[in-house]
Amino acid sequence: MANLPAHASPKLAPHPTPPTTRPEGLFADDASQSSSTAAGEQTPALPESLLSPAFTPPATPGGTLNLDLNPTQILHHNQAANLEHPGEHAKAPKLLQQLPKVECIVRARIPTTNGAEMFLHLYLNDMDNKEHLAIVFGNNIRSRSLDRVRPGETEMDRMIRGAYVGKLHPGRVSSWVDDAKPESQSTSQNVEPPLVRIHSECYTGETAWSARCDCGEQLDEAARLMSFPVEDLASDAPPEAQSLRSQSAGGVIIYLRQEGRGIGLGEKLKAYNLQDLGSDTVEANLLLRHPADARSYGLATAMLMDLGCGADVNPEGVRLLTNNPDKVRAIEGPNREVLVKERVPMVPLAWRTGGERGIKSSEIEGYLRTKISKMGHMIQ
Ligand SMILES: Nc1nc2c(ncn2[C@@H]2O[C@H](COP(=O)(O)OP(=O)(O)OP(=O)(O)O)[C@@H](O)[C@H]2O)c(=O)[nH]1
Repeated sequence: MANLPAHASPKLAPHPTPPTTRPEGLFADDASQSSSTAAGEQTPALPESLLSPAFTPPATPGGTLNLDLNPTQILHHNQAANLEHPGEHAKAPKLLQQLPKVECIVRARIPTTNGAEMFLHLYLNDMDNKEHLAIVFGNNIRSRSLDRVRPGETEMDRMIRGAYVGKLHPGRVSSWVDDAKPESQSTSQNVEPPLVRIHSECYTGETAWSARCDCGEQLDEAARLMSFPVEDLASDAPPEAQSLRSQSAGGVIIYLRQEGRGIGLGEKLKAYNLQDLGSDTVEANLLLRHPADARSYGLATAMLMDLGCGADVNPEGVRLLTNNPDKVRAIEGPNREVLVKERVPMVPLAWRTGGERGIKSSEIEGYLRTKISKMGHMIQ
């Protein structure tokens, strides 16, 4: 016990680090983007180019509708405005001219309920105060910012923040050498380009069992495709999964905290009420004076680069699991920092199984119909 570092002492309380606080020194080299607050704290200023439409929701607590007009009039009004100013409510995500800075501050192994293991990576960035995540399957994908040596840190510090190779076990002392299993690192020869999914947060679909959308199903399916080699796939696995080789390079789900296509949960719930009043998903957003899609993907591009999936070290590119054509271009970044070699479609389970499995609801049919007819999704 005498050799343990001070922070291993049970007498010491854990560091009081609120989850969204950036560690001291993070992005410190970016003095040009910082501004001082009255309290003297350094707060990175947001360059104009990084502002996504998600930063400008209407600040009208209690309702955003113009109550002088009824919803149908507002919809017509918005549609007319759209024609006058094309692009104002465009569904296409805003392409950032400059990528945000990201840093992975902690990673941990998560054994999952289906038997596969993944590594959850938590990121901070200089664009918002949210904890965006990367869910990494396989041993070949590592975060460069996590692995970087921090001044003054001990081996225990490194292992606690997840910057180790191999596996942790009681008594391990080196973050660099897994003495229990020296050759545990898998080779990366003959591997397919990694599967990537850029997933936007959906509390209702992923946690609250909502059958209005297929977000929960898509998250599960992405994890399943990245977890197992093709030999272990179920007999009803979709054709696209059959092309995955057992030498899979693993995969990454970038989990972005842009709930409700970037408008936030509260506004999405209002949109649900408008949908029950007869609007489709796009119309409901417009009625609430939001863009049809308020997301941006610069953070995802930056996180993929940090994970070694960028064109600088991975000229083979990635295979992107999506039906959304706008995402492909957006993920590639302003200067094609990430190459999308292939788009892998995500066909709803109900369509693949003739309705035997998957989501059954009248709402999901309208949701998918609107995605195809108004948002250009290619569900095939
Ligand atoms: N505003 C709004 N957002 C929704 C609604 N239903 C789901 N979402 C959000 O939509 C996001 C998922 O995006 P989708 O448009 O379903 O799919 P996508 O990410 O564009 O495309 P895929 O990669 O093919 O899944 C999540 O953030 C959900 O919270 C809705 O009715 N209104």
